[in-house]
Amino acid sequence: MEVGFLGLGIMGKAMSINLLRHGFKVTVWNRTLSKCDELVEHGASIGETPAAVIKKCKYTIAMLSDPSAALSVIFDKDGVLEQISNGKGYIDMSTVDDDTSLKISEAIKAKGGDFLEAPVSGSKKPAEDGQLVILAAGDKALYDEIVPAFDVLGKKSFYLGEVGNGAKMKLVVNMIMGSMMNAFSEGLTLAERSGLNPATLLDVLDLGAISNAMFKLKGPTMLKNSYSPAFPLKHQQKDMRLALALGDENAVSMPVAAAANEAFKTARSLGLGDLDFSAVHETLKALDHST
Ligand SMILES: NC(=O)C1=CN([C@@H]2O[C@H](COP(=O)(O)OP(=O)(O)OC[C@H]3O[C@@H](n4cnc5c(N)ncnc54)[C@H](OP(=O)(O)O)[C@@H]3O)[C@@H](O)[C@H]2O)C=CC1
Ligand SMILES: O=CC(=O)O
Repeated sequence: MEVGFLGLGIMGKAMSINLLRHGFKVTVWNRTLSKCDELVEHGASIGETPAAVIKKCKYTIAMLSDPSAALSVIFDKDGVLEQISNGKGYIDMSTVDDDTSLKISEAIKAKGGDFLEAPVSGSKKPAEDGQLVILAAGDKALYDEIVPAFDVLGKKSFYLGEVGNGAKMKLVVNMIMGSMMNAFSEGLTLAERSGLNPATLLDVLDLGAISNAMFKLKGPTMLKNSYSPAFPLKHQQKDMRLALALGDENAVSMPVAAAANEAFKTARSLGLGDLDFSAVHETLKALDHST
């Protein structure tokens, strides 16, 4: 199967390498074109523009940072719309809001193409290992055709119906994740400042009802102040912002998520946006705690 791939950031690079490893022919494009070179070493071809990739491939996957990036590769010069046509499918796996996804869907369908949104849960390592959870919505026929690629990229795919449902599901999940990260960070700081060993807290948490993969993965690195980016903090803050907007639209009060968003915004203002989202832990440490 031949696929195009737009966006070779942390996730896109891991996902396209994974597809190549499993025998897919992949044509890649990235805004910073030099990032394609490493993929060529893995057997990929390069498309000079999003339009060139769409022209060459029946199916094209995108994994881009945010709504503005996702819209730009569609609507800008040399973008997807210039070549999308009947019989071609576009699968956007970026985390965006439902309005953005709907705009993309309408534009692609107006040109005769098929569209699927398919944001993912799971970070750099699950992307490398093909263990993502895929939250797809849109054209069911395209979903069925692209399942062989999803089977390589993920451990489970959900088909959630109409466009927007995948985006909304992803934002709900990441709103919970961002709130949990802040509670976890406060707990680690409280343990330390009140004279407990935070490493022992990790052991206690892991044996109880709130044991989870995120605490297990991030706890030890947070205790070492090590925040090498798997999921960049700026993207987690984008997801909190979009989830809070979804809460506004639906009149859902989300004070916990709003507080978590403030912490991520503070972290960004401290210059931590490109670090892992667990670097929100540093915002607590930055606060004066002298007594
Ligand atoms: N990292 C993670 O753990 C996870 C991330 N996600 C989501 O996946 C998406 C990608 O994340 P990730 O790979 O971590 O992000 P990165 O920041 O590593 O990569 C972002 C990608 O978007 C491209 N890009 C940014 N702005 C534009 C633009 N205006 N036009 C064209 N391309 C642009 C970048 O190109 P360039 O190289 O030129 O900057 C790069 O290829 C995000 O929506 C994120 O929320 C979802 C699940 C997990
Ligand atoms: O969006 C991030 C993730 O870990 O999932």
